[in-house]
Amino acid sequence: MTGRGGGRGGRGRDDRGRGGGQGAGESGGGGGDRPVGSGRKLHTRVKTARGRKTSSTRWLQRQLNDPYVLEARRQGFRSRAAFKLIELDDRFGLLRPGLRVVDLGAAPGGWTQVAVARVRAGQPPGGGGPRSNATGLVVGLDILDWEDVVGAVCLTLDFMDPAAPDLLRHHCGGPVDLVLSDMAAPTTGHPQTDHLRVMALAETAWDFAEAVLAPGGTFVCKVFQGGTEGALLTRMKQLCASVKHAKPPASRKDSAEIYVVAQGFKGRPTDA
Ligand SMILES: C[S@@+](CC[C@H](N)C(=O)[O-])C[C@H]1O[C@@H](n2cnc3c(N)ncnc32)[C@H](O)[C@@H]1O
Repeated sequence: MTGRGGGRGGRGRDDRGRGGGQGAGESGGGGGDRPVGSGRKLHTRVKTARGRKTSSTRWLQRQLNDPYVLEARRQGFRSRAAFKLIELDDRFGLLRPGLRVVDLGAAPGGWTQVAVARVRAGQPPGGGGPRSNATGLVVGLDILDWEDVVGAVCLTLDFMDPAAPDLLRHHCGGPVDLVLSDMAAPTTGHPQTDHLRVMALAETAWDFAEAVLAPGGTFVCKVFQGGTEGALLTRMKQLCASVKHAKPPASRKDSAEIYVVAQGFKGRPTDA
């Protein structure tokens, strides 16, 4: 396990604004002035190369023609996934300056970039009213080694490790307002197995959220089509004012992923 990153102090670079600004291109759009993919489309065909598998050629072709990939590069986001959080935030109002956020399954860091910019993590108090001045906190975690996002605390750790929740809580230093989980285990091609794996991650993420969320807090988690099920959904509905499922436009239509958004956390019954 490694714990790195800028934490609340940040590290020099000004990431203010809605975008990421840490990769190629400029930040500042956070979704841009126009919907992604509304511009002129030029289709790029990839010639099959010797030694390249058909599946790799298909993947490359899809990447080269995906407006979200192009826009992520233009705005300096590390992943097209950044737009899923932007779209969820624009619909559900998840992020604002001063909030404390945990981002599970954060690599390569697109969601972390969006969260840092929108909660103003690691930034000194700026101009504007007291709310827009506030400095937030973002703690991101992934099992993979990933490059620091300036302004965030970036951890490399298996979330399923029994030590992970306590370590995260230590870095948060208190209750958090928003727990995000975009965690996904590598797919096996066997739908039932993939579903079970993603649901195991979702259940563990929810257990963590129950323990750390402040009253009024929000939990956002990737699940698979069919949604959050059975006991987990019942528990969320008991403990949150509103539980909805959403598939943001940036989520590929052929992907089974959707997101559960549970808002208005009421606290655990024993807390009352
Ligand atoms: C779809 S990606 C996340 C993309 C990210 N939200 C972004 O915007 O760049 C899913 C991530 O979940 C991570 N993951 C899967 N299982 C995990 C675990 N047990 N602990 C921590 N991270 C995990 C994977 O390593 C992967 O980076």
